[in-house]
Amino acid sequence: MAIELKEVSYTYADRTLWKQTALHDIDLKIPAGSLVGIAGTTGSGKSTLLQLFNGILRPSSGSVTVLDVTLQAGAKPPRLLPLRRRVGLVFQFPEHQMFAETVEKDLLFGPLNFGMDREEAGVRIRQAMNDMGLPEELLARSPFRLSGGQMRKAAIASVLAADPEIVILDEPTATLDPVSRDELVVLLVRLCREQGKTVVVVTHRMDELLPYADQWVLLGEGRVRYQRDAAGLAAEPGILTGCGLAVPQSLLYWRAVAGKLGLHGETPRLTPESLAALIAEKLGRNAAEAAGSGPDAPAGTEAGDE
Ligand SMILES: Nc1ncnc2c1ncn2[C@@H]1O[C@H](COP(=O)(O)OP(=O)(O)OP(=O)(O)O)[C@@H](O)[C@H]1O
Repeated sequence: MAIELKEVSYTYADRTLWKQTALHDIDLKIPAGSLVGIAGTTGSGKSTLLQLFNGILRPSSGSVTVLDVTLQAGAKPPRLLPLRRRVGLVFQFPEHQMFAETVEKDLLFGPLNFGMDREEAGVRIRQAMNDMGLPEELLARSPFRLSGGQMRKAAIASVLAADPEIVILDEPTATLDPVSRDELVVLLVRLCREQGKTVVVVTHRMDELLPYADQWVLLGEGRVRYQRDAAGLAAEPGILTGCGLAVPQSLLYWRAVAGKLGLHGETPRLTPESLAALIAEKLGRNAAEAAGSGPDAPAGTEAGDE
């Protein structure tokens, strides 16, 4: 497992006696090399959960194991720097992440801090800028003079530059234009499928990731309410509405087509192309069957026999 939580609760406490338990009794396993989406209504605990995954927060009770490091409530914490190198977290608000005078210094900070030499770090930050579709000229600019979308892309690039094994992103497509959103999803799928990284994404836009995510973790009021793949969500869309979430359009289309064609047990086709291909295939087959030459046609009937 890349990430495993056992009976984890997390309570925020400040100097007044005010306390807020954001997560309750979480049991969760995220397999290495998987692409996992996390969804839930506002305040359900998504960002808190992500911060437990790289040790920014430590559990108030229970244990969090990430790769080979365990954070146990009440126990002496292990050294976290090696874990931070292996687990990259892109924050919900990029302005909380960027801090240096220039984009270049910001992007170099992680790789150099984690022990990469300057030359390799220079190559990696340029590769990460390129992966995020950002021109190199922006390296000289202050991160706070970038547009909202550019700043978010730079924040993602700064995490990718350190080449983490686990990439965690909190609402990464917010403030991106539609083309950049699609490009980012393609990049995340590539990181997972081609480079074997574990990718965990909190998103309000389930449709973007639905065709690619291996699992969805649905949070409600600080608890894991359900963990399902797309087929599980297609079979029981009511669990989404029960968690206060809209049923993604692609699932609605799939259910409508599957209902008409009697395909409820099949793997959902969640991209327009795969759904169109399936409809074309079924229509072709049905047309052939109607003409009497389909695979189930009774013996002796030929196309055109009436
Ligand atoms: N620093 C903090 N101090 C106290 N309470 C906090 C703090 N951060 C979050 N909370 C509380 O913890 C709960 C979960 O918050 P969290 O930000 O994890 O939810 P979320 O699902 O990410 O929400 P959103 O979708 O709005 O980002 C909320 O009730 C929130 O008010």
